[in-house]
Amino acid sequence: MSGVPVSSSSGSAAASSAASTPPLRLASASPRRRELLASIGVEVEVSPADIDESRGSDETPEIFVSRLAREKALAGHSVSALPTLGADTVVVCDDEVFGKPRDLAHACSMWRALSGREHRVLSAVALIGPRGLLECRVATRVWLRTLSEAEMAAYWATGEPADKAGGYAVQGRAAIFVERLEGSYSAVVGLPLYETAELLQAQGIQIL
Ligand SMILES: Cc1cn([C@H]2C[C@H](O)[C@@H](COP(=O)(O)OP(=O)(O)OP(=O)(O)O)O2)c(=O)[nH]c1=O
Repeated sequence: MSGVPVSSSSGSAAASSAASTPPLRLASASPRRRELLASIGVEVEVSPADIDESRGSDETPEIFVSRLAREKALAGHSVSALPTLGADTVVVCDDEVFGKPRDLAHACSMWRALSGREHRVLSAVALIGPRGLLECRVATRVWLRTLSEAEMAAYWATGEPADKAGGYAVQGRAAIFVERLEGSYSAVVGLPLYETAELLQAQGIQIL
């Protein structure tokens, strides 16, 4: 796992939070990210950022996931003075990047690739606040057991895979497929809480 904060001096961000307003804008439609932040006591104003999530031909998975997190934060921040957090999560297997499955066939092709072996989940966070843009990225190793074709069809039918990177949710029914995980569980669910807390505190947002 790595979670190296990177600061840049955009200097364009100014923020303050009155006691009655949330301390943070979450530029994300992901209910998981909101719930994860709530679990550490961070209240958010949700404002999904609509950005193009396609990958450039020369982008490594790491550069790609960090760029998306940054673009989401920048899109959300442009309409708010609140500190704004964007995040992105992708599944990476043999340098192939898996986002959300389009349909059953797409999901099955991902699961066949991931089945019975190790892959990585990359989660990037970008936080714009009084101290400019702060970023981190976390890589977590995940081992999925071999899935049968019948299990794939049954899992798809639950509806759970459709909005998850790699087509699985470690926090849901796919827990029965995850043999082990090395790194950050919360990062796999969509937001690395330890590293995010460090970014929030670096922006002067008190958590405890
Ligand atoms: C691997 C994995 C991913 N996921 C989720 C986390 C993310 O919500 C989603 C990856 O898609 P993202 O594009 O990172 O996020 P999103 O579309 O849900 O929300 P937004 O872009 O508005 O911020 O997959 C799980 O919930 N559990 C898992 O085990």
